[in-house]
Parts: sequence; structure tokens; C-alpha cells
Amino acid sequence: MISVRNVHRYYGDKHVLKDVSFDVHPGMMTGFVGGNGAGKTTAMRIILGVLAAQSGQVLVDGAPITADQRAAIGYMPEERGLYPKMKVIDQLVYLARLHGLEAADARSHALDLLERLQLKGDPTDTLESLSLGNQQRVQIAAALVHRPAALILDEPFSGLDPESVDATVQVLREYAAAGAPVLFSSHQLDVVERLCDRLIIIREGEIRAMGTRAELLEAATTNEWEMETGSDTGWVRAAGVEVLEYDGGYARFRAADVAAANRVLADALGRGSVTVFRRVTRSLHEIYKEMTK
Ligand SMILES: Nc1ncnc2c1ncn2[C@@H]1O[C@H](COP(=O)(O)OP(=O)(O)OP(=O)(O)O)[C@@H](O)[C@H]1O
Repeated sequence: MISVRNVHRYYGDKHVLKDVSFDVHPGMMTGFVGGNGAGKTTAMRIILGVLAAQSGQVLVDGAPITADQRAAIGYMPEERGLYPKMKVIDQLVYLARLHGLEAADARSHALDLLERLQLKGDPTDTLESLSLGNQQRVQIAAALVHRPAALILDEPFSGLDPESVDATVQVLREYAAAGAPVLFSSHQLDVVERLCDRLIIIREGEIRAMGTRAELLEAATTNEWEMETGSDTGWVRAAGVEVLEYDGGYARFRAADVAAANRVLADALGRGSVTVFRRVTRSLHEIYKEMTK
């Protein structure tokens, strides 16, 4: 497990990471979400060691991360970083060889990745001759080609069409399933919600929430209920709950607990038909908006 602990980072006097702590669990896809400038790239670069924190630590299984462990992380930087004029296959083989893969293994693994990531183009094409979406696939392949022990990907899905997102996710999931921790950043909450096992929400350098999707939804559960009945709901005011909205057969109220809400339901059923009775829940989108506003 990769752990970031109490990290602070300043640029001049701008405090861009404020006591940031989170874990990236092995075998899981962790989505790192937040708006522009929230601090995602800075935090990722600190894990990689390409940027230093002013204080705090990066740990692997509880011990300070080593240079070898950092070198074994597959990283897709935001600014990308492959050679535009070099053939796709040549640079992937080169990168894999730098990490110690044998030439034949490097080549077959690179070709296999390009196929699974559905590169539309020839592996002998230069990077710059490919469309942006295809260049993106090559960048993802570059992060994976040396069979990394962990993956950190900065906005890996930006610029990919839905089909390519699915193909990429499939490949990343296989890595995670084999036990690697996978951290990826995104602005696109819908993509993150669909893909990741855990989420970390960051705003202005502060971690606002983290956990599985179910944990975040549970933590944001309200004590509000909605009810629609066949007749006027004016009586709810006297039912021992706080009425928030009332309009004919519709009422929204806050109850202290489930039992109090159920007493309202029983009362309503005694008075006639109930067509809707539900706890008001928030979507991940609403939670995200609230955490990042
Ligand atoms: N080299 C730098 N010098 C000064 N300020 C910087 C530098 N790099 C980043 N920052 C500032 O640090 C803050 C965090 O930036 P960072 O790139 O980590 O955010 P992000 O969440 O990755 O954003 P985005 O999604 O836009 O890439 C921003 O306010 C940014 O302007």
C-alpha cells in the first residue's frame, strides 16, 4: 500500500497541499478527483519523487518509499513526455529495456499492450503522426510497458472516446486485479464513479473526502424523507417531524431516525394511499459538488 502522510507543499508562499494524507490500496483502482489547481498533479509528483514535499512522508507498506520502489511505479505524467518523432514501438521497447526487460519480451509486451489498448495505427508510425487519442493510448502503454509494481496516471482518460476509455479501463483493471495499487486523476466524475473502487476528493490542497463509493454515499445520507400521497399531507406538521416542504399530497420532512419516519408512513397509510415514500439521498455528483464548491 502506498501512503501519503501529512504532506505540505508550498510554491513560494502559496500553500498548495495542506496536510494531505491518503492511501492507495493494492488491488484497487483509486480515483483522485478535484477541480483545476486542486493539487492532484502536485501530490502525484511527490509520490513519484519528481517533486519534494516541504514536510510529510510517502510510505510503502508503512516504511519510507525507496528509490527502487519509485522506479517501479508506472507513471503517465500530465505533460505526457514521449518523443514525437520516434516510432511508437521503438520508444516503448526502449522504455521497457531501461527497466530491465529483455528485447524480445519488451517488444512482444509492447505490441500486446498496443493491441489491447486498441491503437488505431501502425506500431512503426511516429508518435506525432497519430491522432491525439491514439497518442494518448501510446502514453498509457508507456506507463505499463515495464510491468510496473504500481501505477500513477495523471488524467489518463482525457481525450479518449468512450470505447477507448473502456479498453483502457480493462487493461488497468487487470493490473489492479494482479495486486498493483492504481491511482489516477480525473476531472470527469462520471468516469471516475464508473471505474474506481475508491475515491479521493481534493479541493484547494485539502482532502475533503475519501472512501469507497458506498462509504461516501453512506456518509452523505440525510435524514430527509419524501412522501407522495393520494390526499392532502397537511397533517404531517403535527406528526413530530420537521416539515421542509409541503404541497398538497407531497411532503418533504426531516425525521430524527428511521423509526420516526416510519411512524409518518404508518400514519399516511392509515389515511389513504401512499405512492412514494423514500429517503432523500445524494448522488456522488452532488456530494462532489458540495465538497469542491
Ligand atoms: N511550478 C509551479 N509553480 C507555482 N505554482 C504551481 C506550480 N505547479 C503548480 N502550481 C500551483 O499549485 C496548485 C496545484 O496545482 P496542480 O497542478 O497540482 O493541480 P491539479 O489538481 O493537478 O490541477 P489540474 O487538474 O488543472 O491539472 C495550483 O494552484 C497551481 O497553480
